[in-house]
Amino acid sequence: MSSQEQPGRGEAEQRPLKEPALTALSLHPQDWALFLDIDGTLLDLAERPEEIIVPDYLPGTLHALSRQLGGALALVTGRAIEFVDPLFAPFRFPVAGLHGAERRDAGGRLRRAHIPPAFQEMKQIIQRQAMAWPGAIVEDKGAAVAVHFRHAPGSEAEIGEAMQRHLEEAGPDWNLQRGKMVIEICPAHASKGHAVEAFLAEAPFEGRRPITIGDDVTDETMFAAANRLGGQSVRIGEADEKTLARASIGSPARLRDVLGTLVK
Ligand SMILES: O=P(O)(O)OC[C@H]1O[C@H](O[C@H]2O[C@H](CO)[C@@H](O)[C@H](O)[C@H]2O)[C@H](O)[C@@H](O)[C@@H]1O
Repeated sequence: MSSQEQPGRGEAEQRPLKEPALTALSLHPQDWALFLDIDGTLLDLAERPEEIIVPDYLPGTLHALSRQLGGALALVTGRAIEFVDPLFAPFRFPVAGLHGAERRDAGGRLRRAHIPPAFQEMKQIIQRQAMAWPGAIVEDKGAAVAVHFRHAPGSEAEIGEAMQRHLEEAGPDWNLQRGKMVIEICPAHASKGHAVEAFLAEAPFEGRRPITIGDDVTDETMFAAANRLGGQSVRIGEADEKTLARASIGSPARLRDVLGTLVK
């Protein structure tokens, strides 16, 4: 899950890497907190969830940036926290996983989501159902379960209907969350926006303005939080009138280049 890709090579090397949304952070790092989504934002999307590639330099870049920000850098992701840590080893960052349903703060305190027995049973049923959806991938994330249809596009509607039925049986504590070629059931009480607010209530994030960077519908709640709190919201990809993000950066590679230039 790592590669030898070098930062600052190619197109980005020939152009100054000035991104208005992040200029303020480089000038006054003590005023800002950085919240980063992972898939499609820090990392390029891959064909399968386990095939993502982490460029070798990236953990070090994030660690250096975190130090500049006095530790006020957190990862906010749909992944489970236990999946995230090995990606950025040897560093461990504050992280919100499962779209905010679990969170490890800057002091290392972990709040996990409860997994009721009925949810365990539901995940097993979904695993069995998926045999009827060739190419679909079921990702068991503990207190959430995702069905990826990137390689089963013809089964999208059927998967969606099955997940909707499971949601209705599971009750109001659960939510149906759509993402890029994926649909999942996760705890209803959580959102990435709430996770950002929870970090901002604690040291070393407290008193800073948030910069939230993401690429997907689940990132919209943290864009809304950043906008409300006088921060910056940045969407990776093409500008899109449906997003609440007020700025955009073209691709994960471009974002990695920009983050690299912010490290002093
Ligand atoms: O909040 P994120 O960090 O962006 O995580 C969102 C989901 O990312 C993963 O799925 C997505 O990325 C895969 C690998 O690039 C891709 O194959 C898939 O189609 C995407 O939906 C992850 O597997 C999910 O658990 C996350 O919720």
